[in-house]
This record gives sequence, structure tokens and C-alpha cells, in this order.
Amino acid sequence: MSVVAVPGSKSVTARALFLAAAADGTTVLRRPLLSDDTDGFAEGLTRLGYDVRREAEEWHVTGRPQGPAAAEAEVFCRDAATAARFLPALAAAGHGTFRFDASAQMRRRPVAPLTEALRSLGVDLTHEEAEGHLPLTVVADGIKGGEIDLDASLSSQFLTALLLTGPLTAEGLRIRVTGIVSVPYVEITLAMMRRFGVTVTREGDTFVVPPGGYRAVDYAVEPDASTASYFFAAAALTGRSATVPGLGAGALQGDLQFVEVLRGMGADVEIGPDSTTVTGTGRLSGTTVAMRDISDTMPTLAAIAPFADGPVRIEDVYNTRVKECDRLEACAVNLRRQGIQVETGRDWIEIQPGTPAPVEIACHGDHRIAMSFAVAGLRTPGTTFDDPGCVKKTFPGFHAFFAGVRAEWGV
Ligand SMILES: O=C(O)C1=C[C@@H](OP(=O)(O)O)[C@@H](O)[C@H](O)C1
Ligand SMILES: C=C(OP(=O)(O)O)C(=O)O
Repeated sequence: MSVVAVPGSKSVTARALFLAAAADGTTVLRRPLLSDDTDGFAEGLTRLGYDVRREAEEWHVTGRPQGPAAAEAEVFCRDAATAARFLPALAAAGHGTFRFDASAQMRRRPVAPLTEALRSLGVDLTHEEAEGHLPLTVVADGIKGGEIDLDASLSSQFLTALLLTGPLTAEGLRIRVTGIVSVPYVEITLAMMRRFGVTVTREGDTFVVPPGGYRAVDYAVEPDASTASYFFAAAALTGRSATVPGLGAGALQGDLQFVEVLRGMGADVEIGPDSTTVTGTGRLSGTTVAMRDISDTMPTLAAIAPFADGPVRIEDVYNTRVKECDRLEACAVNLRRQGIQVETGRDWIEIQPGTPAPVEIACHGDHRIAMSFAVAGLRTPGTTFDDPGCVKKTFPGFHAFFAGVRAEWGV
């Protein structure tokens, strides 16, 4: 058995940073994720004029309920959609001129439903190049609040941005949502807002966010469940056992449900109060699974799918096409290059059993493609990567850490 202590959650760290910045008082963040995304988020807050002090595993953020201290700022969101979608909403609730830009990868990803919603609330927001994409400039003068419609079928992050911002508006927000994906991420948002003192209520499809401030707290970040999926999958694939501490029955993150997919394929799964263990049984059966709620783990499953004894079909994952890359396409192309038979449709992929050939994996600058195929590489010696460093988005130390687990398992 191996105890695999994975780094903190990206999603929880980003939300905690936002909430801490918006709260009255100084928040202590324990064991935040140290990665490019969260570094970019924290740097963005600093640029907006917030006081963020980072000491390794403990970050201190002094909030400003009235909004950014800076009257003008340029924020570079790197590859992080959390920063690119949450920070413009935070800035809009303040007063000043704030410009947001991002990497080429993030510039390609949509923000239109969010920016249209902000505009309908009266925010002066201009897209500099392509409409609905970064770079964009917000000329902020507070948000009065009110009622808005939001299409969250491409990303739940638009809704999270507005929910987090709601308490900073004068009258609160009523957000009527259609077509939502990644619902468990919205649950993380609501649970964390409650922890910082704000309760959102629901009336059917409408989220009702009251005005009134957040309070600073002492917040421990739980380990990242999407990152844990690589070690759970590796255990299932190699007949080993992986225990991830800090992620148990009370975990906030929906991606922990990936272990239920592995259970359905034949792995032994034990979810304790504060840890989860997956033990491989030497067998992986084929499966059909809808991953709309846990789509960051789609590449994890796709990469190990050829080792199942029947077809693996993953459905309802259209929005994986607008992540760091078109993940359905990237998985299909890499699997085909390995000699595996794959079919894809608009929102699904089906992978046939086979023996993958060792090839160079095309990462498309996507940390999840790299980490997923590294797991599959346990059974395909000779697998290499065109851009192994792209893991820095959420887990800069992944390759060394993974090598340590392999050494412990002797695989
Ligand atoms: O809110 C969040 O922290 C996230 C929401 C999900 O995105 P979508 O809502 O775009 O699916 C997920 O894929 C992403 O990694 C993190
Ligand atoms: C989709 C992801 O990230 P982002 O927060 O940039 O959307 C991801 O981490 O898989």
C-alpha cells in the first residue's frame, strides 16, 4: 500500500484566494496548491492591489470588501481559466480600469457568457481583439446588482465567477442558469461561500445571492481530487494500492467520484471519513460512463481505456473540447498513434481494447493529457512526451513525484 499525499486543490485554492480578497479581515490559507495556475491567480490579486503574503504552505490574504486597491492594473492570467474568469468579475465590483490578458491557449477559450452577463449588469467591459475572448478591459464603478440569465453549458466557471461576486454588489444577484455543466464545481463554490459567511439560496434554476460581505477565516485547502485520479488509475492499472489522505467522504470535490468509475471497472475502492483507497484487482472491464460532472478525469480514463477487456465509452463531455486543448480530439489522436481503435462524436469517445505502442505523446500544452498518458505509460514502456513541463499548470513536481510512487510499487 502506498500513501500518496497529493498537492492541494486548484479549484479550492482559487476560490479561497477570491473569497479571502473579498472578505473583511485577513484570511490564512493552509496548504494551498503551489502551481502555475494558483501562482498566476495570487499574482493577479497582488496586481489588483490586494495584500497577499505567501510563505510556502501558508498564505495570508488581507481582504478589501470595497474592491481592488489599485486604480489601474494589468493582469496576466497565464493558462488559468479560474483567474481569467473569476478575477474580471471581482475587479468589476470595484472602481478602476483593469485589463486582463492570458496565454495564447487561454485567449482561445470562451468567456462570452460571463462578460455578457457583466455587461447586462451595467459593467463597462471591452474585448480588445475577438469578442468573447481575452484580452479584455473592465472600467469598473461598482455593480448595483439585479437579475441575469446565464448559459453555463460551456463552463460552470461563469456561474462561479458571478456567485462569488454577488455579495460584493449593492443589491445582490439573481442568476437564472440554463444548460449547466460541471455541477459539482458549483457545489464547491456554494460550500466555500458559506464557510466565508454567505449563504446562497435556490429557487428552481435561479441562484439568489444576497448582498453583504464575506468574513475572513482560517482555511485548510483539501488535496486535489483531479490530481488524485492519476494515482487511483495507476493503482487500478497495475494491481497496486493507492491511499490518498485528506480526501474522504466529506471532500468538497466532485472529481473524487472518479473512483466510482474505477470501481465499476473492477477496482476495489474504500472511501473512509478522511481518505480514499483504490486497489487494483488485476482486471479492468469495459464501461460506458457519462462524465459531464467530472470531465477533468475524462483523459485519465481515456488513456488507460485500451487496457480494459472491453470497449470504454465516455459520454456527455462536449465541454472538454474547450479546455486547455480539445481534449476529446487530443485523446483520440494520441490513442490512434498508439495503434488503438478510437471513435469520437460531438460529445463522446469510444476506445477499443488493445496494446498501445510506445510513441511520443502530443501534450497540446495540456497538463491533463501529459499526466494521463504518463499513467498509461506504466504499461507501455518507452512512452515519451513532447512537452512534459506542461504539468506545471497544476502539479509542477508531477514527474518526480510519479517516479517516487513507481519506485515504491516496483512498476
Ligand atoms: O471551477 C473550477 O474550479 C473548475 C471547473 C471546471 O471547469 P468547467 O466548469 O469549465 O467544466 C473544471 O474543468 C476546471 O478544471 C476547474
Ligand atoms: C480545465 C482545467 O483548468 P481551468 O481551470 O483552466 O479550466 C483543468 O485543470 O483541467
